[in-house]
Amino acid sequence: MTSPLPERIGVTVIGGFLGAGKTTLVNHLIRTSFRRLGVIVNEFGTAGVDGQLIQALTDDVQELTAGCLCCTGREDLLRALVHLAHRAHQDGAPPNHVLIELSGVADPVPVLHTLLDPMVRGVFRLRSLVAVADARFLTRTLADHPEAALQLAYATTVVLNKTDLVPPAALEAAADTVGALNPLARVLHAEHGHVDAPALLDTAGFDADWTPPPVQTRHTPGLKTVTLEADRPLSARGWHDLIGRIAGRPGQVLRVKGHVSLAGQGTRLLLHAVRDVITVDRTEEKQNGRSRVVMIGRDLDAQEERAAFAQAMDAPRALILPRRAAPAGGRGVRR
Ligand SMILES: Nc1nc2c(ncn2[C@@H]2O[C@H](COP(=O)(O)OP(=O)(O)OP(=O)(O)O)[C@@H](O)[C@H]2O)c(=O)[nH]1
Repeated sequence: MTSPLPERIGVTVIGGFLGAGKTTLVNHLIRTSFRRLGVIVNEFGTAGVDGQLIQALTDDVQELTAGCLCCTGREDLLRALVHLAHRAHQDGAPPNHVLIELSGVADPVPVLHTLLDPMVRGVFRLRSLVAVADARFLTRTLADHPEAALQLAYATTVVLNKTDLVPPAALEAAADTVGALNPLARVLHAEHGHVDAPALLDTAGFDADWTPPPVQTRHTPGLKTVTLEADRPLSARGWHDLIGRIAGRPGQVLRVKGHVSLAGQGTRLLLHAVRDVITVDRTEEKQNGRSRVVMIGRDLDAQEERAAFAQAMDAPRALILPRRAAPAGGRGVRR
C-alpha cells in the first residue's frame, strides 16, 4: 500500500510599497493565525531589520538581504524554501504555511514564476498574492514609483492599511483607486495589519492553470539604501538633527528603520519613518550604545548621510521621551 502524498505547504506572498505595513501584517498573522508559519523576508537594505522584528515572534525566519528578490534571481528564494522544507524534516513539525514578505520595491511577478515552477509546486502551493497599501500615501506613491502599481495590479488581495491615518472620504478615494487598478482584487481595510488571519491565508487566489505574465521589472530610478551604524549613543541634539534630516526630505528619504541608542535612555529605541510619518518606540532591549539604521531613498549620498550621522554622536545631553515600552513593530508615538 502506498502512503498518501503529504499535504503541500501553502504560500502567501506579501508585497506592497516601502513602509506600507508588510512586517506589521506578518507579525499580526504570526500572532493570530494559530498555525506554524515559516517566514521568508526579503529586504532592499542590507541590514536585516525586518528579520529581527519578526524573529522575536518565530524561529522559522529566512532572511534574504542580498537585494530585491525580483532582481537577484530565483536561487536565493529556492534555497530558503528548501531550507524551510528540510527543517520540517529535521524536527518533524513542518510549517503548514509560508509567508514570503517581499521588499518594498519588489515586482512580485518573478517571485510568482519561481513559485509556479513544477518542482516547487510539488511541495508548495501558492495560495495568494497580497499587496499592502498605505491608505495615506497611496496616490503619491502610485504617481512616483512604477513598482507600486505593479504590486497592486497583480494582487489577489489588497490590504488597505493605516486606515487610522485618513478621514473616511480619503479612504473611500483610496479604495476607488485600488479598484480602478485591479477590479478583481479583494480589498480589506486594516489598521496595523489587523485582518482576519484564516480568511487571508486560506483564500486560494490563483487558479491551478494560472500563468504569470512575462516580466519587465521597472524600479524607481536612483533608489539607494544606506546603512548607518554607530557604537556609541547619539546625543539629544544629534537625534533632533537626524529626525530633522528625515522629516525635511519626504520626497527623497522614503523609508527609515532601525534601532537607536540614545544618550540618557535606559533602553534602545525603534525608529520608523515612512516619508515624514515618524514613530519612535521604546524596546525592551537594554541600551548598549549601538545603533543601526537603514535609510532608503532617491539619490542618497552615503558619505554625506554617514558624516551627518557621525555628528549625531557629539555633545551628550539627555532627551526626555515617552515612558511607554512597545513591542517591536508596535504602534508608535507620532511626532
Ligand atoms: N498609524 C499606523 N501606523 C502603521 C500601521 N501599520 C503599520 N504602521 C507603522 O508603519 C511603519 C512601517 O510599518 P512596517 O510594517 O515596517 O512596513 P513595511 O511595509 O514592512 O516596511 P518596509 O519593509 O520597509 O517596506 C511602522 O512604524 C509601523 O508601526 C497602521 O495601520 N497605522
